[in-house]
Amino acid sequence: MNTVSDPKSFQYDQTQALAGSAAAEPAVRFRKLSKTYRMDRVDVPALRGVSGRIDRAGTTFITGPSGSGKSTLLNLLGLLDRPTGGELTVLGEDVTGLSDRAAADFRARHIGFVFQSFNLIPVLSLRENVEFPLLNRKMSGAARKARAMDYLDAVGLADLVNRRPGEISGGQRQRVAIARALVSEPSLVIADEPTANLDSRTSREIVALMDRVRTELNTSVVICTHDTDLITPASAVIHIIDGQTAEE
Ligand SMILES: Nc1ncnc2c1ncn2[C@@H]1O[C@H](COP(=O)(O)OP(=O)(O)OP(=O)(O)O)[C@@H](O)[C@H]1O
Repeated sequence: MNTVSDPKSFQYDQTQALAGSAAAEPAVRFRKLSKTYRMDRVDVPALRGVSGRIDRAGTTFITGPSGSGKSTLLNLLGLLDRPTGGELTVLGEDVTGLSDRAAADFRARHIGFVFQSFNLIPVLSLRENVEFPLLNRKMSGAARKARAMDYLDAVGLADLVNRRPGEISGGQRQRVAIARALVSEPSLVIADEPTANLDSRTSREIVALMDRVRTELNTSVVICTHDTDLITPASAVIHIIDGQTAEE
């Protein structure tokens, strides 16, 4: 079992899980992935056979013009939607043909999500929001609460845990969303335009926070963004144009 004795230092035993030959495997591998939406009997091809990989313990940005297929790709990689064609392997498992139920179970066990609109539950406190992904885990209430508190502390919000999302700033809301994405200690974090509603300084802080998490937890992070200024030199980039990958 993964344990975080001190999430501020993000000590994490996932490195051991990645030891050996598995460490060389990418977190995600996709081949000729396609997605066609059907709208009013008209086919809308959003992805036209994209291939690529997401490195383990790396940050990968997905960029491209509006409507190019970025969110579609992210939704497929996060098992939120199914491809029309192609192959998808996530964390060494071929997930192409998983049932909805198996995909939901896989997501709950392995993937954390950060969305543009934060998706926090307004009537719950920040602590309760962060506890939420742990509710169906076999953990005592006290352990859940302690874990949520640890992660809120790790994102710098220890003093605000009893506030509700409407009582904090946008940047703080996104920090809560990051704590919520991490609290289940996922191997893969998927972030769809996580800074779209934030000013440029807060955006850089949020990306720096996600980068720190990636380094210290050995988590693989995928960030879809319009804002190419956020791309750090060490990260990989998948550029999508008109449903296809383009060479940078
Ligand atoms: N649920 C859907 N039903 C029908 N068409 C869709 C659906 N979602 C996306 N599309 C279409 O698929 C294409 C790709 O959309 P997608 O949202 O992946 O692009 P994007 O690059 O993320 O765009 P943006 O940067 O504006 O968010 C677009 O033509 C879009 O209109």
